Amino acid sequence: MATHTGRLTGTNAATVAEERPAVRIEGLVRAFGDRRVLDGLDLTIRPGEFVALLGRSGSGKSTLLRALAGLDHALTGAGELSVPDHASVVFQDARLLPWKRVLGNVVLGLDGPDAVERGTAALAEVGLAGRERAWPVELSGGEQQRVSLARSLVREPQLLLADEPFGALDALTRIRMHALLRRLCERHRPAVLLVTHDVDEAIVLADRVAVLDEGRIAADLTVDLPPPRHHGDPEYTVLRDRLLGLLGVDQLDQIDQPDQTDPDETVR
Ligand SMILES: Nc1ncnc2c1ncn2[C@@H]1O[C@H](COP(=O)(O)OP(=O)(O)OP(=O)(O)O)[C@@H](O)[C@H]1O
Repeated sequence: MATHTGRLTGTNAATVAEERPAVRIEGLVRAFGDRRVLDGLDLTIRPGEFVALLGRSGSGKSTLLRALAGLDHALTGAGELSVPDHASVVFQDARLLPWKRVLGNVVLGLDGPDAVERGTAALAEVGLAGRERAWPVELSGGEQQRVSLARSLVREPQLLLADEPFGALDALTRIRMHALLRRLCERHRPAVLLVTHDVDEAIVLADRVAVLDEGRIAADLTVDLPPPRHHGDPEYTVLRDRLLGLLGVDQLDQIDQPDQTDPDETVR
């Protein structure tokens, strides 16, 4: 098989996007010095498919996302990378321009006479109708992240890349944001790659959960659970335990737990 060097290929024609995967990665290598963080990684995401990416800290999740977003300007390793022309990125921090009002942030760089109308509609979609003229500093963390989602979705991306977008939010806000993201994705149908540390977030949101380990996708599991997905469902628990196992959490548990076969160690 021929390999290309960090090649980015556009697939902007809608008809082509229907037939081809939205994202295709083959044999991707990214090294920092001697260390191959991505080591022959393969991954495919279909149009409209939601893939969550789990992996231990330092396994290369953000490195992969940056490569897909075109933010890795030093990407020179082997491999093939094909992404749509219209991709959008959401980070853990909303990265709003503090000197621009909320609507100004959403429509920044948008062309066309209807930009303000589209931006206003996008803000309404994320539950921020009426806050167009607020300054970013006047918004809560969750509200700022809603603006960041509106800024992405108003561009109707074929691919939405999200790097722990809810990692800095409190648990209740995160649950609300999960519901919002699901609604938005059902409506706009971008392909999604969500990097997260949160196994539950991955199961609740994704069609597939991929686990990155040793520079490759070590597991790629389809989440075939009907909504609402919740802990009470035995299949949910099975999948959760399996993912935690792949992330090495079961091994940690064994270290933390006393050895029940040793009477001296047994907790009474
Ligand atoms: N620009 C860089 N220069 C050198 N090493 C880097 C660079 N960027 C990332 N790395 C290294 O690559 C490895 C993977 O980093 P990356 O941020 O992709 O991991 P991650 O899976 O996203 O981690 P976390 O879950 O902790 O955010 C780490 O060991 C990191 O130190």
